Amino acid sequence: MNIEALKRQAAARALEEVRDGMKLGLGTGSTAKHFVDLLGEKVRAGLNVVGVPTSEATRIQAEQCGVPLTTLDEVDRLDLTVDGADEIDSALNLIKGGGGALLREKIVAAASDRMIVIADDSKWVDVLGRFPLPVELVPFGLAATRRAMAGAFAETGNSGQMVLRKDKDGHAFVTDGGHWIVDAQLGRISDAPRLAGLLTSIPGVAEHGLFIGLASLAVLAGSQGIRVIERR
Ligand SMILES: O=C(CO)[C@H](O)[C@H](O)COP(=O)(O)O
Repeated sequence: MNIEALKRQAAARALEEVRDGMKLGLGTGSTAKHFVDLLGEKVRAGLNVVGVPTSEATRIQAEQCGVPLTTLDEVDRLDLTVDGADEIDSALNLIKGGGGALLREKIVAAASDRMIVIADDSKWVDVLGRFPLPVELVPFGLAATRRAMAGAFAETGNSGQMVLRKDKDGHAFVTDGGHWIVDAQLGRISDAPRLAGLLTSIPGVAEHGLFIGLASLAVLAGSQGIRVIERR
């Protein structure tokens, strides 16, 4: 089975968790795109939900699919967020931000009672870090922020190159929030929860792609079928 079919299977399984009347966080990326597409089919068939998109790309897609949208200013809490991930470990800690939407994704996930992460099973890892860790930065003071990040890496026994993400024209990639992204090539991240805390405390870091303790369920689709893993 091809990888898009696996992503769609994971999205379809997550859709089974959606109930009428729910307020939903809508993730970003190619896997979340399948979820929004399938959700749109249900909405057109009469399901009553409202969504908060985690990126401009998802907002546009959801509008095209007919999914009614709201904002976190208009609703208090969300019932459920469904989103993809770049890596998932056995504690359901995640690396996210490969698509550059990590800041809004984390705000939405943190405002949700539950987060379900959907993926093909290639995203499942023993240790986070083979996928470069995205860190979203305020452009002002970039070099100082990078030095502080290097300090946080050293303090947690991590090291690696930091690469400013570029767009297809070779300019700095700009997020929906107007920030830049540095991808940190750490290989194997030691003590991800502590590193997450240290990165959060650096002025100039708008957000980082370590999602610790946010996902409550993972739906992984592979050639052997679907695995549903609950956070212990
Ligand atoms: O974090 C993300 C976007 O910021 C995505 O969820 C992550 O990159 C996974 O994307 P895909 O489903 O396309 O593999």
